[in-house]
Amino acid sequence: MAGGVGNGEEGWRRSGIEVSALQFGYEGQPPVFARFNLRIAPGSRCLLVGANGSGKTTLLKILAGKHMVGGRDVVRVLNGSAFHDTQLVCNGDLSYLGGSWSRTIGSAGDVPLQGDFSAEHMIFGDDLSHLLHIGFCINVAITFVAYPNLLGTKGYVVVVAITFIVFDGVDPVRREKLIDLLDIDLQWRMHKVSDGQRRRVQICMGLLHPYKVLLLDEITVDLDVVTRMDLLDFFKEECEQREATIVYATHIFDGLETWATDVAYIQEGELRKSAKYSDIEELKRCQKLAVSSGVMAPI
Ligand SMILES: Nc1ncnc2c1ncn2[C@@H]1O[C@H](COP(=O)(O)OP(=O)(O)OP(=O)(O)O)[C@@H](O)[C@H]1O
Repeated sequence: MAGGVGNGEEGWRRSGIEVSALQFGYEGQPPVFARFNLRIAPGSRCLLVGANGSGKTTLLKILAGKHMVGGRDVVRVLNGSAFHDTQLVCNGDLSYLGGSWSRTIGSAGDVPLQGDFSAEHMIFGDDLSHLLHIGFCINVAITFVAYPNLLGTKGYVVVVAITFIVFDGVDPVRREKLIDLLDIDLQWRMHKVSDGQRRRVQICMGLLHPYKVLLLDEITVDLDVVTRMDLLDFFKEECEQREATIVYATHIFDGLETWATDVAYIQEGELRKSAKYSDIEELKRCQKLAVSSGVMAPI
């Protein structure tokens, strides 16, 4: 799936996804992938399709660095090794959103999220960072009142924005946009919300950092139609504006007719077909295969 949005071979290597001769199997099980190859160009929105058990989740987890495979060159993401270069995940460049309600916490890995937390706590973090934000804003406000000409209005806004970002690494404008987009009530208690509401908080947390590669495993399945479409629009905007790359495994194709740029069809651990949405003939062949094997409705 080479090609894509404004990328030469060099740019592609820097920010795309490349899987070369991947071999992987779960302990004591036959291999899921025997010699699997895949290339996804930066800026792509790639649909990953295939029957139950074909290896989609396994592949996304491998791309997310959750399984160790071969050497450093087997799975390259953003010019790094997905498994070995842990900073890819830690700095938010590589984000994986899967089925389980968990949070990746440094070297502790995926920690299940349970207990009586508020949505606000999940999204904003602990009270201390909240208090630091408030304290800093009061300080800046006092400075602004005492020395109104020191920074000017624009300078004031810039300082507040930068400080928010430096304090917890999250852009407050992006966070507000996501809370609004996903229609999240910050007072929700996470042990008392519906599956769809819990999923919205999970998605919000996973998108707080402006990822470069986003791996989505059936995450829109619990969402109502309006939220799902809003989210798909948001993803499209992110790919077009920032050249982010999205790989989205799903069995639900409603509304994806014009969304995807690429489709990759996996069958029994092999890439049977891949096509660009602009390559109509190849795409039709790819879809035909997926439709004929019952994993995909005609799109
Ligand atoms: N933790 C595990 N241990 C052992 N085998 C596993 C494990 N997870 C998945 N498998 C096996 O690996 C194969 C691929 O599973 P995977 O979950 O990647 O498929 P999938 O395409 O995501 O399926 P679905 O569409 O149902 O989500 C299956 O045969 C499955 O039984």
